[in-house]
Amino acid sequence: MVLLGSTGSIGVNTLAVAERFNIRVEVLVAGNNIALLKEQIVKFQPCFVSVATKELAEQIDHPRVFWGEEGIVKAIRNSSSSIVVNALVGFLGLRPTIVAIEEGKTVALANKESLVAAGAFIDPKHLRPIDSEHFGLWYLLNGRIPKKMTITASGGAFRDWPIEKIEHATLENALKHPNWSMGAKITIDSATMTNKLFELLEARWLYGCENVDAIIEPKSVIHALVEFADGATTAQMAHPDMKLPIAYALMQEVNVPVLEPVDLLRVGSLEFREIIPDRYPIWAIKEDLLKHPKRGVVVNAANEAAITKFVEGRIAFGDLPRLTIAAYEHFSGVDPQSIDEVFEIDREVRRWCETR
Ligand SMILES: NC(=O)C1=CN([C@@H]2O[C@H](COP(=O)(O)OP(=O)(O)OC[C@H]3O[C@@H](n4cnc5c(N)ncnc54)[C@H](OP(=O)(O)O)[C@@H]3O)[C@@H](O)[C@H]2O)C=CC1
Ligand SMILES: CC(=O)[C@@H](O)[C@H](O)COP(=O)(O)O
Ligand SMILES: [Mn+2]
Repeated sequence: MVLLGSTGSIGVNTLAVAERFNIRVEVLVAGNNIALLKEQIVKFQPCFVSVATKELAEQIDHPRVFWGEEGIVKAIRNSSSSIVVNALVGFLGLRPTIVAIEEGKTVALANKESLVAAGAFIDPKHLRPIDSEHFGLWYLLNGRIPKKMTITASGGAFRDWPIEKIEHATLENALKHPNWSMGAKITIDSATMTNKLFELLEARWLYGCENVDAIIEPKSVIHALVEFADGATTAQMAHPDMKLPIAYALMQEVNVPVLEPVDLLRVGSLEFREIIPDRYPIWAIKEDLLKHPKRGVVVNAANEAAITKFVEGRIAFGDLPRLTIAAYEHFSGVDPQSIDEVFEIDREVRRWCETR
């Protein structure tokens, strides 16, 4: 396989699955974590490597090291593997998804921003979902037509905070996810509930079903539910661990234990809560966004720009949804007709957010 984002949370889990099932790793792509990448190179002996910059590439002792966005593209084009695991974070992951599909490869997709920004231009038949809820939906659907799909949210770092305190929550507060250990960006998206908004779009593009919604299940034991026309609802349950979705994305069929089964007596009770805009202001645009899913490119770009400002201490936590919603309203006429237009709109929205 080709692994993009090998040093991140999904990347490290993917390598654990590769090691357990003896899957060959042909390409390792990382950003700045050179120390970890060096260890991975020694262990997995990839044919090609790529890192964020030329300076970092010079620190790697390997005969075929590329760098930058072009380096990622070169590594994919040079590879002979049929599967590309895209575990890059953010809009950076979109071009590799497109290139991998152009090269006839299957994309095991963790990088949800690819679908949020450009789902209209990506044929899902080339994709296998790694995102836990979408893996759960796939597991439940099994080729059947759903009446309604529901995904669950943990509620994020501030689900039990007094609402008035959330406005000035710190980065450190936002990074305390209640159930999952993940990269910083998705953990912040979970705290604002933007992650779930993204996942509704992701579900819509992957499965073509417009009847999608989300509810809070604070234990993250149920990941997805599917309601069928006959009135039955099925639920996918598993401990919160990405190795199961990754193993399926890599192998399609898994008949050996990957996780401990869920012991319902130990789970004890399950609780469900509604996602309310008072606590999660981004939820106010959910209905409109689902009616206009191609505007995901605006929400994604504005959200990334806002997160950068928040991480750099230039805006408060409460400004994250405020800036994203302001951009969504400002760019309400957006309707990209091609993937090139998606890239142009992304740039324009980021420029606009920078002036705010
Ligand atoms: N973590 C999870 O459990 C889940 C994640 N996802 C999605 O999967 C994707 C990855 O998430 P996660 O693993 O948590 O994120 P991380 O931040 O942990 O990892 C991101 C990876 O991308 C690499 N990267 C960042 N910038 C560059 C660059 N310029 N060039 C090359 N590589 C780069 C990082 O390299 P380095 O660290 O070396 O700088 C790292 O390997 C996201 O889209 C997320 O939404 C979806 C569901 C669950
Ligand atoms: C593991 C995974 O798939 C994440 O997307 C997770 O769902 C994030 O947690 P939240 O449910 O808090 O958004
Ligand atoms: Mn998810």
